[in-house]
Amino acid sequence: MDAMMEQAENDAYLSTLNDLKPTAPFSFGDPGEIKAHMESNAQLAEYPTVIKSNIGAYLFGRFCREEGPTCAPKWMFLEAYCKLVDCSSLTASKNAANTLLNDFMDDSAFAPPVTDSSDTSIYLDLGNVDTSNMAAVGPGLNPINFDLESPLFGTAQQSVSGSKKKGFVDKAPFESIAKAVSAYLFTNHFEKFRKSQYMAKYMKFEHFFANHKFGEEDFEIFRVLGRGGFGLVNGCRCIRTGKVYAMKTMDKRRVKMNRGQQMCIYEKELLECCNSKFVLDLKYAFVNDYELFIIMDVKAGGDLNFQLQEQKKFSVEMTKYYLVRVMLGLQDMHDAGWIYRDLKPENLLLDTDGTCSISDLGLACPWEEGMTGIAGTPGYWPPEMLLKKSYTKMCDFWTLGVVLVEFLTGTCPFRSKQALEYGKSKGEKDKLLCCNLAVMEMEYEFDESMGMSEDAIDLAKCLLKKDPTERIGQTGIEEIRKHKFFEGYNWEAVKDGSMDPPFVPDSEVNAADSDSIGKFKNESEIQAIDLSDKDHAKYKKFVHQNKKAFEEDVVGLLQWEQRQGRPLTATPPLEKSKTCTIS
Ligand SMILES: Nc1ncnc2c1ncn2[C@@H]1O[C@H](COP(=O)(O)OP(=O)(O)OP(=O)(O)O)[C@@H](O)[C@H]1O
Repeated sequence: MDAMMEQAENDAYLSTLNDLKPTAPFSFGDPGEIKAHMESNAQLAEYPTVIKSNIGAYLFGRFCREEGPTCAPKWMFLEAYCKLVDCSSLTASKNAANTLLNDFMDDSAFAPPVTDSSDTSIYLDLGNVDTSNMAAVGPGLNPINFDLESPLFGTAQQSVSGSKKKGFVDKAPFESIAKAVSAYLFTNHFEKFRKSQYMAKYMKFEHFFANHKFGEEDFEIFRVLGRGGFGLVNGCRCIRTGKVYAMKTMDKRRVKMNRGQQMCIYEKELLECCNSKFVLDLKYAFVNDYELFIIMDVKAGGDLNFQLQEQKKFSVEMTKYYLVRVMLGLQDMHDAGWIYRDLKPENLLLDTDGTCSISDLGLACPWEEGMTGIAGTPGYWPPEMLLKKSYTKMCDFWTLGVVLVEFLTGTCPFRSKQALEYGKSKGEKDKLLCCNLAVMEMEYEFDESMGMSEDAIDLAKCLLKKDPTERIGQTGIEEIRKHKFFEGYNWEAVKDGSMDPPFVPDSEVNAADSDSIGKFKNESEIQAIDLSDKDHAKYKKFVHQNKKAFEEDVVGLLQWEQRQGRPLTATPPLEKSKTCTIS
């Protein structure tokens, strides 16, 4: 491809990454059908369902803000409370709880109420909280306007102010207030919302998602980002929401030729069920006559192999950060009953913010007692696999050791000069067999010139134990976490995302150019392969539509439209697509 074309493709991809650019409107279908859909799924229009849905909550929130001061702060309080509930670390909880205190319950909130109402009929008990003692007070005392002397509020107030003195407040004291605030919003404002354009919009999206089968035509394709065993990975954009994703395309004939059907099915299944912040998330999956498609988050920072080549080796700080994220991802997979089997820098993808995620689950599979068979990449295979013994999740901890050494030294220990020389000294000539022999027999020697600390070397040795029953991690990542190498490390901050990644990649394409990614060599051989009905039937369940992802994208779109000053009911004038399609 000529340089100008390449540049045009890169520009189109980068500018789309940084801004939403929907290029097709939502076609919502017949209002009668939408109404019928909502009537036959009555729970969709009920308050708890509406506020649990991302789109519903967003639209109800916008409605509440428009309703003015009796309503808006209450909804904002609930939003802030939900943030507190979502926190997964102590530090994040502290910050969220203090935001609640400072923004909604400042000192004036602890003053006595001006008026006292005994009208309790307006409250509904949505959860298991008894709201019968709650009563509304006049506005102006505290932003959420509740009776500060009622026993319910009083208890919460006491524990809130008690823990405030200690410097930390958790979510428990706020829970009862939140439920009562929610009940208040339902009783006083939901009926009006139901009749508003906001509800109409919510219903349209509900109906759209339930009836739309996502396929290739929903996405525009950008430049190629990488090449996998069965096809290319491209940047793509969902035409209606403008959200950018990565599209992995796998040619069914290439898959058949390489007997990879089960691998592709497993990859989709694990992506679907793993639900880990540290593993790529599946957004959509679909098939056509010749291809399988996986739509996932785009990770535009390049893979860690690419970065390792650029930087030669990683700092201790970077190594710890990446390893911790990998371990948390592995734990989520292991907990779901799967083993990964293909840990290597190339499969760890960086996002533009510097976080990394585990990708390429093509070799992952559900673990079974007595499992054997080689899967993975030369140099990363654990000894038990090469020795044809049965293996367990401990094989992933072997590769964790390999990756630890590779990050800190820049070289994969069993693809190194040391490994090759070991193989040669045993009379082996073939490079791959030399590496395999080193994995099975050689005690890797760490010397000072490698620049690894004593703790790092010790952890590597514990992970690279040839006998998997002696390897660190028997009881899970907790055991590895306690190793001296991680002493004092803030795992919680990595978990909840409050730690700043130690390295942020350039905001460039961070992928090789299209020519280097290259084309498949045996194209004519592939074209000659026939696909039978049985072959197609294997992919009957290769379908996935991630509702949460759809809802997040729609909320992103609605926020974007609002920023552009477009009213909720308007059909946005869409940008003409400037997409480059890969031929
Ligand atoms: N979500 C993504 N965002 C950005 N780039 C990606 C993404 N997924 C994959 N890539 C790029 O595409 C390449 C191939 O993808 P992947 O490793 O998933 O394919 P594969 O067929 O499983 O490959 P392999 O043959 O190495 O097992 C990756 O090395 C990476 O460079």
